Amino acid sequence: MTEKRKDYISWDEYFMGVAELSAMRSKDPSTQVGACIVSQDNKILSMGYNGFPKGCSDDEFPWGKGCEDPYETKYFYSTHSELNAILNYRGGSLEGSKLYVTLFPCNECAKAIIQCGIKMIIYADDKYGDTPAVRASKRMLLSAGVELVPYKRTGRKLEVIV
Ligand SMILES: Nc1ccn([C@H]2C[C@H](O)[C@@H](COP(=O)(O)O)O2)c(=O)n1
Ligand SMILES: [Zn+2]
Repeated sequence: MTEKRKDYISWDEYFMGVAELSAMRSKDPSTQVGACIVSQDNKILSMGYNGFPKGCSDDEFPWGKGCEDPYETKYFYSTHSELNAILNYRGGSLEGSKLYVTLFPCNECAKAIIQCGIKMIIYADDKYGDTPAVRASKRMLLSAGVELVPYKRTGRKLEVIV
């Protein structure tokens, strides 16, 4: 009997891979973030990446971060990948779902994550973990009973030729 392939990717590699691929759509020159929301039975429900809202041109709004005037920085305009993934969802409810994200969510996204019923966050990076925004995020998420799981990279290189 012919046996099944053995080197297929795991569920975690699959969903984090989709989040990484989504991040590649971001136009942010410094940090690209991707998110993938998955049901309890491992169906992909939604995806997102950081960028400006519909109608706000990638070529006209500012991508800078160092400018003294916040009006001229990206922070006032970019929607985070996690919020985009939540807002992109066209089904009924996200209650009980899992979020795969390439960077730990901020406090604003944490509020949306809690309120839409996501119960587990699998995150690949936490480079802003010491900032008040991420500390506040963790405070809220833990208080709301959301499970926080650091993603363990397997080191497998996934190559896609498009
Ligand atoms: N969990 C996160 C954290 C950040 N983002 C977005 C917001 C910005 O577009 C960018 C961060 O830029 P930086 O301050 O590193 O230049 O990443 C996100 O979507 N999700
Ligand atoms: Zn955020």
